[in-house]
Amino acid sequence: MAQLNNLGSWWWEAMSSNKHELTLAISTLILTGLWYIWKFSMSSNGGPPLPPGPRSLPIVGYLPFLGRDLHKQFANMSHSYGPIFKFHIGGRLHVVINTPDLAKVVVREKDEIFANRNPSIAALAISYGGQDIVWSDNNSDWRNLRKIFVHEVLSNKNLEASSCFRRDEVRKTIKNVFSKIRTSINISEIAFSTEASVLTSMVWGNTSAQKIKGSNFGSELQMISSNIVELMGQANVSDIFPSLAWLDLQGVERKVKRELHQLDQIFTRIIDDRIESNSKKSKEAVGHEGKKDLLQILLELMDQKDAVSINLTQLKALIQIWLKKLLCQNIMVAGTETTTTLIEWAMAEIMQNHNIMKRVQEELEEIVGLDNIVEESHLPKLQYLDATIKETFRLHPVVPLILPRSPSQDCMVSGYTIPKGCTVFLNVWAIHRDPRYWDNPLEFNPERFLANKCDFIGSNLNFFPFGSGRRSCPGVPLAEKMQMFILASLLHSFEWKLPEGEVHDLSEKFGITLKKREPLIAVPSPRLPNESLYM
Ligand code: HEM
Repeated sequence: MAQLNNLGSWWWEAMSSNKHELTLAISTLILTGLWYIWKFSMSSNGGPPLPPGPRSLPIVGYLPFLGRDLHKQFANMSHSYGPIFKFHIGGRLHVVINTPDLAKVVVREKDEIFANRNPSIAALAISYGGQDIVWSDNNSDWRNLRKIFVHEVLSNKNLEASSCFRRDEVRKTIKNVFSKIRTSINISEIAFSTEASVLTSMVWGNTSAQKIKGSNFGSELQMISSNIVELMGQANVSDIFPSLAWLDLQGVERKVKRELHQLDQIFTRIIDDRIESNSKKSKEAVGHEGKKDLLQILLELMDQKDAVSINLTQLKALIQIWLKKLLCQNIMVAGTETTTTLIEWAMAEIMQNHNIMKRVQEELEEIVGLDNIVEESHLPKLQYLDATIKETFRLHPVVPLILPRSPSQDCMVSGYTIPKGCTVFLNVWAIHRDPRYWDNPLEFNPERFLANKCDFIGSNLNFFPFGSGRRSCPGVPLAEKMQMFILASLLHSFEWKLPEGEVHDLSEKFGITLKKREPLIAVPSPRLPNESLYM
């Protein structure tokens, strides 16, 4: 998906801005095109066919026909070509799957085969050559990283022990909103800074997090994160015609590396500081409080393995590599952009539907009370809010085409050949709006999730906003807590209105994440009778 966004105009823009390289680029393209034509004519002899799909032009394939909103276009194409179809871009084969039954084949029955990603050039650049959890192939490094992430960083014990970080940050946000009462507030900005502060504390511990926050960290990180996500969603000629990648015609790779360098500088500063400020001290703190930040977890793992045989410089280098691999996208970028996007959509839908707002607030009054503040212990009892969040995920899946999967060998789906190395998209946006699986699918109706207890791990493939199978999102337990906690606190403490003269707008902006096209700006007024509850 990353390489397919906004395809309509990019090609000519890229060419006209780089005239010197145009001749070279076109000759390389023609040769590549001829090679692919030859390759496909050889491979189409015998064996089950490829899935159906539209006719393509020579060399560029289906590229000139792809529009801006690929999730919608793919849903429409499935009406003509069926639940599984293919198209070519340049010489590359893409397959799109649009029904739960076929998604099940990919993420359950053939999960092991479909566990590679096929990262774009931008994704490769941000993940140190595809070495992080998100973009790595299904190999032993990926398994190790994912194991640390799931069993250590996001273990029940660690999540439980870090609840104080979440409470502190959510309280600070409520206080901050209270200080701006009756003024216009950008919902995405407050959600982002809360989420980023929680993740920072979980990763670096409270002490380092305090230092970083003092240095404008939140806004710096939000800027870098959204630049990265934007660049990853941008169409890149280098992805479509790999033989042109060395020219980096649009400069996408260069720009991603620039962002990565900035992230690197921030992380290097903090990691150096933490390692040198005596790891022993934090070990004692761990003993007292039972909570570990990511650095502590890694230091202990190193201790158990090979720390005996390495010196401080080597230890530092090792930890830097691990931290950066884990951090760059996997915690800070993957964790912040996604949760923030969901919170913004949920607030927009709730504000547009007065009855839903009323029911959410009645539930909060009953479970929390107006003379109290929301605590994490209240969250499991907020069933209507939970249903509202699920309904938001259904209509506005944050990652509309999941992340691309790629088979590690030729295989069959629904009687069609899916060749090794092609890119497979699961159109969760289309499945979540398909009238065959959902009554009145375009209506925002949380009630449907009160009756139908869908979970977030994709047990039922009519609803899988976090993916499913071995590459599914490992951040679910943290995302669930954070999105509930932030939304419950904002809706319990304040009434929300649009600024005077503004109208509700739910238009989408397609990319690797499906954002609101226009940011949600809202005006809060206090709901709680006792002002001290805001302090
Ligand atoms: C609203 C919140 C979130 C949504 C909608 C979301 C969605 C997704 C999706 C769709 C995938 C791909 C799944 C697949 O291929 O089957 C994914 C992967 C991933 N997510 Fe999330 N995510 C969210 C929050 C988080 C958080 C909070 C973290 C970390 C703290 C996180 C870390 C990751 C990582 C590391 C992967 C890659 C997993 C792998 O490839 O093995 N996500 N996420």
